Amino acid sequence: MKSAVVVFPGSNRERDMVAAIEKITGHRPVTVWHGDHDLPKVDLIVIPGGFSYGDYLRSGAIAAREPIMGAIAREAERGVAVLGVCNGFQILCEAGLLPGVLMRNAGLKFICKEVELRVETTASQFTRGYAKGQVIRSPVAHGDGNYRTDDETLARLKGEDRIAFRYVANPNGSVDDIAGVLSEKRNILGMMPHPENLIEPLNGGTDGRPLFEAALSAVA
Ligand SMILES: NC(=O)CC[C@H](N)C(=O)O
Repeated sequence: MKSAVVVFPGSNRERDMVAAIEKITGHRPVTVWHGDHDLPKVDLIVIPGGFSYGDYLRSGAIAAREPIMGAIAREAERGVAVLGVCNGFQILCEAGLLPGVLMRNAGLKFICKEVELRVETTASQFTRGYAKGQVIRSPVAHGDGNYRTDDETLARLKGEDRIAFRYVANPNGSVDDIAGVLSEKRNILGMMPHPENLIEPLNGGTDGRPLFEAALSAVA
């Protein structure tokens, strides 16, 4: 099982992601720089959290136009799993690999706390380690986590069972309490909460672990 963590100028959660994946699999992911045009052959590509390009223009907007995104789109098209967490979710939306946008939190404040998420579908390689309807804990840390779509897109996401997680108590104003969504082919997951920060008891819990175990064992 090989994985890659993509780093942009301003990413700041890449070490947490690398450490989480290494702890869970025993294998250290490769880190890939945003200016690269190609990716090594991997089974999972992760875009971690952070403040790529200082969140200028819109969070993720500049990173979404970087050379590495072309390689990620090609690999995703081939069916390789792609996980975007927080700024990674923002980048995937800005790149058009996931529908919708992440706007400023409804309360206009940066939110850094632990929230509860409901697992809405187990039909993906990221969520199949949970039970449908299971409530898990996860930290969030974002200023632009307010997920929005038009009505038609929202209806499609619901109709195609592509809402991966909903907030139990919506912290940021996201439409329909959405915390994470899947792509049409279900191999791309974008989510605002940080499962990589809850993978061992020392973190205060392990609710994030099944996501990585499932995603990483899918092709092991
Ligand atoms: N932790 C993060 O990835 C932060 C995401 C983003 N730049 C925001 O504040 O909205």
